[in-house]
Amino acid sequence: MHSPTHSSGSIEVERKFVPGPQVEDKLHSLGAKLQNELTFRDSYYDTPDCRLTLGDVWLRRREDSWELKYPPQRGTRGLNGASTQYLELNCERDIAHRVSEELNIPCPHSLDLLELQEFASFVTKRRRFELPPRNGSKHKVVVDLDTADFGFSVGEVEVLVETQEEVQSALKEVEEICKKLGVLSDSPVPGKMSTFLKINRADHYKQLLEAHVL
Ligand SMILES: Cc1ncc(C[n+]2csc(CCOP(=O)(O)OP(=O)(O)OP(=O)(O)O)c2C)c(N)n1
Ligand SMILES: [Mg+2]
Repeated sequence: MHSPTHSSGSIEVERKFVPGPQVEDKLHSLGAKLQNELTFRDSYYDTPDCRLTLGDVWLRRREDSWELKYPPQRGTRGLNGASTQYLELNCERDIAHRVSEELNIPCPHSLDLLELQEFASFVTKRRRFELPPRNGSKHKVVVDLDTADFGFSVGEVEVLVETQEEVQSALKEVEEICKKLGVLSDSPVPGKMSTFLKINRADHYKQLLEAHVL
C-alpha cells in the first residue's frame, strides 16, 4: 500500500556536508550541471516558548512564500543518522492547519494572525547543481552549495520523494552521492540554522540540543 503524503507536500531526503575546495570539480566529473544561482532570505518563526522548533517543526518565509518542514512520522525526529527526512508544505492553508494542530489552537485564516515571533533571519546564496539520471533510479538528485550572510557555508545532497515507501532508497542514493563526492561524514553536519542559533541565540540552541532536535 502506498501512503501518499499530503496533496501539497513532498518528502525531502537530505544529507549535509562540509564543502571542501574540490567539491565543484567532483560535481563536474560526475556530470553535474549548474542549474541556477539563487539568493534568498529566510525568516523563521516560532512561539515565544519555542514550541514549534522544540517539536522539530520549522516555519519560515522564504522571500514571499511560507514553507513548513516537519518529520513525516508523528513523535519522531526528522534526523535519521547523518541524513534527514522532512515533509515540506508550501500551501499557506495546509501550513496553518499543521501549525495550529501542533500548537493545539484553532486553525487561523492566515498565518499572520498567529502571534509568532521571528527568531532567525538570514540571506543565502545558493549554487544548485543537478546530477544526470542514474540507471535504476527514478529520483532526481540535486546538490546545493550554500553560503549564508553570517559567513557560513554548507553543502546538501537532496532528493524529493512523494511517498514514505521511497524514503529508504532515497537515503541510500543520497549516501552514495556523498561517497562519490568524497564528502560522506558519519555524523550530522551542522546546517545554517544550527550555526545561526549557536552564534545568535545560545539559549534556544541549548534547548534544541537538550530536546535532541539538533
Ligand atoms: C543535519 C540537520 N539538518 C536539519 C535539522 C533540523 N532542521 C534544523 S533547521 C531546519 C529547517 C531548515 O532546513 P535546512 O534544510 O537545514 O535549510 P535549507 O537548506 O535552507 O532549506 P532547503 O532549501 O533545503 O529547503 C531543519 C529541518 C537537523 N536536526 N539536523
Ligand atoms: Mg536543505
